[in-house]
Amino acid sequence: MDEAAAMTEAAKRCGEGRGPPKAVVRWGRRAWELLEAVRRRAPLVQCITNFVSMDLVANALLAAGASPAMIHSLSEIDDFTPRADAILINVGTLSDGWLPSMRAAAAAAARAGRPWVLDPVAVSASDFRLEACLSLVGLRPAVIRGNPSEILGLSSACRIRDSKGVDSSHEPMDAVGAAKSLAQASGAIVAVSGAVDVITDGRQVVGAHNGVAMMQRITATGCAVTALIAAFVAIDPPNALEATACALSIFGLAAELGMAMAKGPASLRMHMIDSLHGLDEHTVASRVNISFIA
Ligand SMILES: Nc1ncnc2c1ncn2[C@@H]1O[C@H](COP(=O)(O)OP(=O)(O)O)[C@@H](O)[C@H]1O
Ligand SMILES: Cc1ncsc1CCOP(=O)(O)O
Ligand SMILES: [Mg+2]
Repeated sequence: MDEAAAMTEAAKRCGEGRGPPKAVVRWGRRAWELLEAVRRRAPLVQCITNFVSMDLVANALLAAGASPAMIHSLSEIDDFTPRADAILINVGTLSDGWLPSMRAAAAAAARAGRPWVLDPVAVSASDFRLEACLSLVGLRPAVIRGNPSEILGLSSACRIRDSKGVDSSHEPMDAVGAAKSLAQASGAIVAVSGAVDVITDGRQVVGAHNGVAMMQRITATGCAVTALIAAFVAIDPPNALEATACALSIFGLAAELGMAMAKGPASLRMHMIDSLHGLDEHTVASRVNISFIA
């Protein structure tokens, strides 16, 4: 659905009185405004993230124009976290030693009025991981982004049996209800990634339609897009729903452009970073594909 159709759809829904009026968002223009601001302001994003993802997370943030810092020591949280513009907490390679830092960073972010985002990687893998993620949700992330199985597990606060490690065994539309409940309970914007990313504040539901399936064959693409969400939310914290949807679409658009040059997942990883770095206003404004779903 192109932008004009999306706006017509949103306006029609308002006219039909289906729920409270939804903002009519010019998504392509909004996405460009946010990306341009990230390039101009270079938000400092503290990344407490897993070992697997550190390279792609840092390089995706740099390609978008943000400034990553992989600082996770408990001894540095009080000095550093208040200086960050946003904080990423990703539990991919969680261990006893890292959890105090994560909790301290989330609390320091709240005290400093900085947005922080949570990536609950493989939340159903263990009771330890589930309990850690639930305690982090209690520290009020601005955004939670996970794959459908992760959001289903976190929202239900129980380990879903058919979860498969870090990969999802469900589709985004399986997790829309769970995402809305989690958003209502936590106060966070919740994003469920997949073929169509679903983003909700617990009331409105937005779909981000950009991306290519091969992104799932590259490890840490989910981690990287959660970091990009942090950078975009740092630009406009009060409008975290829009910032989250735009970050997801921009990342997916970079992969669409990269796919045209790639021969497989390794070269897609390279080309999507280059494409993210080179995005221009016309491409973003014309190809970002976001719409209200409900
Ligand atoms: N089938 C798909 N088509 C297009 N984009 C996809 C698809 N699956 C995942 N993505 C994109 O790949 C990235 C990683 O998503 P996902 O694999 O769901 O997360 P995770 O890596 O945390 O499991 C996201 O930006 C998402 O939008
Ligand atoms: C494979 C793996 N194991 C622990 S973290 C990680 C990377 C997960 O990255 P993503 O959630 O983006 O696929
Ligand atoms: Mg993930």
